[in-house]
Amino acid sequence: MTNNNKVLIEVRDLKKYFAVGRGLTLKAVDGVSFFIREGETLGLVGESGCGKSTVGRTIIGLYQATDGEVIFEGMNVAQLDKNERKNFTRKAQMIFQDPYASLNPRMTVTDIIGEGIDIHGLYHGHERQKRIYELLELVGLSREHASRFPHEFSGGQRQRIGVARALAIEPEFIVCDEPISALDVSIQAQVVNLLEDLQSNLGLTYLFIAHDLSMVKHISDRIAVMYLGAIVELAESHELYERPYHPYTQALLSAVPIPDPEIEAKKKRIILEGEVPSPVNPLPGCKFQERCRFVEDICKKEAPQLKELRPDHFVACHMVNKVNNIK
Ligand SMILES: Nc1ncnc2c1ncn2[C@@H]1O[C@H](COP(=O)(O)OP(=O)(O)OP(=O)(O)O)[C@@H](O)[C@H]1O
Repeated sequence: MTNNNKVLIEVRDLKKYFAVGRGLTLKAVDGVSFFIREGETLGLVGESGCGKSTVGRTIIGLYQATDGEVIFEGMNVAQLDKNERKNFTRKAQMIFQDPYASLNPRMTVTDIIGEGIDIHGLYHGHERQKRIYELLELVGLSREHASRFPHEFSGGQRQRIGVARALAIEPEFIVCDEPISALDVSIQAQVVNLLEDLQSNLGLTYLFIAHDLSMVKHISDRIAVMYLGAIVELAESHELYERPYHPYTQALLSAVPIPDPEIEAKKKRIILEGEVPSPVNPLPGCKFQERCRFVEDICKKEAPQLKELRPDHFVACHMVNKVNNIK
């Protein structure tokens, strides 16, 4: 959570297309814009395949953007010189979804955490080992774990190693790419709590990616809902839960279980038919049209832009008034 208004990272009309053979183009990210303030968590939510990971990977430079800009601490990342780029790769890190696949099974915990320290020449010899012990303790593990291999740990512990690896090079910004979805429900809250504690102690800024809204509610200050390569709604977390305007957000929210069984039983669930369509040659107009109950001609012709419906609450839907009975 943040009281700071300074923007750390801004993404402007970001596009990432992949050539997928036979002259076809897959538009994984197709014009995404947002900013994240220092110390803030922006949740990025949407069904599998809507482009969330591609956004995360492109903004930290694992993929080269097809178009658009990433501005970090006021500087356009595409225009950084060699030294500035190295500095950026240290400041912007990623925690991956699968703690089983993302750790090299042949490396000890010390080697895994030490890799980034060595690349960036941050600590050497005794200081390096001391730093690794400190990092293990910071993420709730202990120095006895340093000489072990990934297979000796549970899923939750492996994710803690992934967090320590990201923290090793003292980042300011971390893309958390579904960091809890591969974990048991009982472990998920522990990892979220750890990420929150680290954020408040170290002043970190997060882009927190998840595929359903129940996971991001607690941790996010604001939430962006993504569908087929584009953001359809963006608002403060509590505002989005109280007043979802886009029919897609409404459907996602209706699927979030409510702890009270009486309220849960009365809740109207909006069933989304089908899956996210292929991002190869999407239809012109609104990307949500194939699954929307409110489609009219304009939705098939023009792509809706994000508009501010209430203060800091943005929605991209031509039919937003009809959907919400707004006169
Ligand atoms: N390297 C790649 N080459 C070609 N297509 C890709 C590549 N990476 C992702 N895609 C495609 O881009 C689209 C968006 O994928 P992405 O992984 O970003 O979605 P996601 O929302 O993160 O999904 P998930 O929750 O399943 O990780 C998908 O259609 C995917 O198949």
